[in-house]
Amino acid sequence: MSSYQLSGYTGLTLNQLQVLYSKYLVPTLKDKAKSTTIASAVALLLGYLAFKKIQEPPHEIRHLPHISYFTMLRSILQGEPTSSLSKRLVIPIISCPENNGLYARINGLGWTVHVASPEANKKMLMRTDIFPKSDPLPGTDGTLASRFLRGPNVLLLNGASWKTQRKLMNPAFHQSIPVNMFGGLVQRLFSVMENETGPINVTNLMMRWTLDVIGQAGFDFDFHATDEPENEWVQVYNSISKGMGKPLWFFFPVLDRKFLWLFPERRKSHKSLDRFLEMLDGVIVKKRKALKENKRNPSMKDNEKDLLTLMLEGSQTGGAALTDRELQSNLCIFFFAGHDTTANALSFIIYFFAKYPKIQQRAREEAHKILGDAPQDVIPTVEETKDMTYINMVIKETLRIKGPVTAIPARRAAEDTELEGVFIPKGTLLTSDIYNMHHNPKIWNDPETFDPERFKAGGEADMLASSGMPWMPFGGGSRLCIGMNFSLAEQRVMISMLLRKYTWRLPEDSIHKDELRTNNIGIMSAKILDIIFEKIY
Ligand code: HEM
Repeated sequence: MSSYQLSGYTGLTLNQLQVLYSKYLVPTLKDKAKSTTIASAVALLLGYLAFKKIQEPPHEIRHLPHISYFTMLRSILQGEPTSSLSKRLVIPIISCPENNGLYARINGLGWTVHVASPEANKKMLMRTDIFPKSDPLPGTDGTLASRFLRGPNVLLLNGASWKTQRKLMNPAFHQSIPVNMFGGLVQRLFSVMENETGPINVTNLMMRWTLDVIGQAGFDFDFHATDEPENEWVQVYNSISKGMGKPLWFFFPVLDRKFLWLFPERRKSHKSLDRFLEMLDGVIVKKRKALKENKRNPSMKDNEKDLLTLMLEGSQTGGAALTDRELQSNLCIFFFAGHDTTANALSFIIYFFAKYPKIQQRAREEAHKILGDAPQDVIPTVEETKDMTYINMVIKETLRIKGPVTAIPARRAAEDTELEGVFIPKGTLLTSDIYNMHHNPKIWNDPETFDPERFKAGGEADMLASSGMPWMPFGGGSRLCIGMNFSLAEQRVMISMLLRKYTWRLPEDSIHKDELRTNNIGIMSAKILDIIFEKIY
């Protein structure tokens, strides 16, 4: 607090004001009563200045419309859903005729400029030199989240080291569309669903299913989370993932480093992470050895190989290579970036199909047309997933209206610059506000309506594309999500197979009857989404 610059109000720092007050003012007051009155007045003034200082953005970005600190704080403490915050506070700002899609609000890292304009997002995401990524967890070395996320990986690096890694990984992600693996895991899911009676908690089931997918696709490891949710490795992973999501440790990182002895549960999470990292090390060493000894499976198609194998094979032919530490850190990132995101996207699609039975039926007809309507499971080929035009439109509209990533990790302006004619001083934190751009009535017609037709060829989305980046659930520019095609294929396989096997609906007493209710810290997820499934075959 004492280091706050109050130059916007007084030109003095709080420290200087305190020194003036205690050194010069108080000693001159002989009368005690007078002294108390003035002391109270000065204390009040200091309090007011400090309050104003927190309440408003720093003066460098005070020219932007903003949501005040305490309004945001109240919203966070009340657990206000993203959709409500958007309708209540953000859309009224950015839908004003004179607003250009930029506003400021407080985030985990501090005051941040939210960019909700297609043009400004395009500029920001294309100019990675001016808008590099900012460290999302400064000063948190040794904490659980930092140990898991803050290694030398493609999500967090900047500049030349990021470019080198991305170049090494692009071919692996380009090749990896393991439809047979996805399909085999959907069949595993079906056998679990067979044994369920009554509504199924889809939020939980999708989290388990995508964990199996990322384990197998990432490094050929089977968690068996779908069919054995209590098994050892699922517990290990859940202990890390749940541990990272708890806000207490984010706000008080020192507890996570120096006071672990007070928290047995937290110590367990750290031990789980030790085991998980050791397991990854072991897998990397084994894979390298197998590759050296040329122990390949000749019948395995390239698109079905796991990402670790593809990255190692790529480095054998391409010269540069990732170190073991870089591979380990990136595998962690594939879990972080690719697990909850796709799980929640799938839950949301299943919800919208349940809410709109006609859309569900039309999508099923497309699945029948492409995969046939014989009463048996059919795993689509890569080509067949590309023919799923209508299913793809539903996936895209779901990602518009409820994209799991509501805002990208923060950038920090490396120099004085501008966006949409608005001055952005060096050092400013910025983010692409995906959710609010997708819900801005100045950009999308009737944005609260779920309408896959927006994404038909030549439809609204195509018309908007020339304006910059109006639809960006996977980010954009050179840092576009590297797992986008992987995730879209994963969704198409799962959804087309599910549509052929089941019809589904919301229970009468569903908490989501009127509107999808979501949790709002981090990745957006549905609150327990129970769905009633009925078998077709
Ligand atoms: C519905 C699913 C997904 C969504 C909505 C999503 C969203 C995003 C977004 C918005 C970004 C951009 C972040 C930024 O600009 O800072 C991103 C980056 C990234 N995503 Fe995804 N993602 C999904 C699935 C996946 C999957 C399945 C993987 C991996 C298997 C993955 C791996 C990554 C990585 C490594 C990056 C960093 C890329 C870079 O900075 O070069 N994502 N994702």
